[in-house]
Amino acid sequence: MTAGEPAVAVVGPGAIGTTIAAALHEARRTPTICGRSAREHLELRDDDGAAVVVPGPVRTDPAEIGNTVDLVFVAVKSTQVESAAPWLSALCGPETVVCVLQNGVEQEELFAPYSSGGPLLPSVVWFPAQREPDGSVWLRGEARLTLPDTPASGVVLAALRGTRCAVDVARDFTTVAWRKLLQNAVAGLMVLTGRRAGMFARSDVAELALAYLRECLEVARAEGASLGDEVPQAIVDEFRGYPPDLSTSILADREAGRPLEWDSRNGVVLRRGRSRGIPTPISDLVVPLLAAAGDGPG
Ligand SMILES: NC(=O)C1=CN([C@@H]2O[C@H](COP(=O)(O)OP(=O)(O)OC[C@H]3O[C@@H](n4cnc5c(N)ncnc54)[C@H](OP(=O)(O)O)[C@@H]3O)[C@@H](O)[C@H]2O)C=CC1
Ligand SMILES: CC(C)(CO)C(=O)C(=O)O
Repeated sequence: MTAGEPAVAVVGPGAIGTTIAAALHEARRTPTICGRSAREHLELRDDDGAAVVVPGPVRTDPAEIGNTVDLVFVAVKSTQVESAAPWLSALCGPETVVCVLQNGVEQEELFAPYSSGGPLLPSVVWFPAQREPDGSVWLRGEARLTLPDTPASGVVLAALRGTRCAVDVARDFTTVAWRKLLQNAVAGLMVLTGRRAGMFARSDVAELALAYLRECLEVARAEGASLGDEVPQAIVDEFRGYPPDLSTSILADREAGRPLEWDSRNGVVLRRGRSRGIPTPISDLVVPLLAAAGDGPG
């Protein structure tokens, strides 16, 4: 970090956290890295094979954090928020901006119990990144975030200015967040098959995906998202256009036997649909199967 630059920390140095830490490091704004597994450094690779090594070490004990910071990026899974809370207590003062790099539309509710009083910024994370067996992260697209149009977003814009991670702000963040949620919800079908994006080339899967997305769209609109009738087909087309081996973070968790973000990515549609009296027959089938795949028993 250069003098005068804001002090930044990244909590959760996995696929997304490593990408953001690397973007900051390339701009000489190396963050404090806080994780669960001790490591000497992080490594990001992009499609060109170029590697960025972010010096660590990854800190694993919140009690060793001496100072609060100006900005914390939190990139743990929605299932890991409670366990990551001690990092927030250690890193956040009353003015620290916490930017949540997670999928879902409920970041604010999820993090509210752990607030130190500073602004909490949800985000939409657009890029795919995957953890590789050697511990490096493969960034498989252009890094880009969308934030709500609030004063606190300026802190994130400044921290990531001139880096490989583009940031835009949306006046209608609700719409953007639900658009992304629809993409994530349908990606949940990949967990049920154990297959990657190539599976959407099947016409029966594309039809199911379309029907599921139309259901999600109705709930999204009831929640205030201004999304047009064309969105479900556009999302199916996006999945059909991806490299067939492109995965999704929830499938990576399934393959690794880790807990799944089924509630924040799929359960939310069922819950919100029920509370508004909207029938969700596909969610009624998909959500219990994802929940059982993630949480068992059995
Ligand atoms: N990967 C992707 O392409 C995308 C992911 N997202 C979303 O971004 C969020 C992060 O996903 P992703 O980066 O893939 O997840 P990862 O599993 O790759 O990363 C999570 C990181 O958090 C660490 N962690 C777990 N618990 C704690 C804790 N208590 N304290 C500190 N660190 C902890 C994990 O440690 P350990 O190394 O020990 O597991 C891991 O390094 C999710 O909400 C996901 O849905 C959004 C868009 C794309
Ligand atoms: C890859 C992407 C962007 C779409 O599913 C994602 O959000 C994830 O993997 O969680």
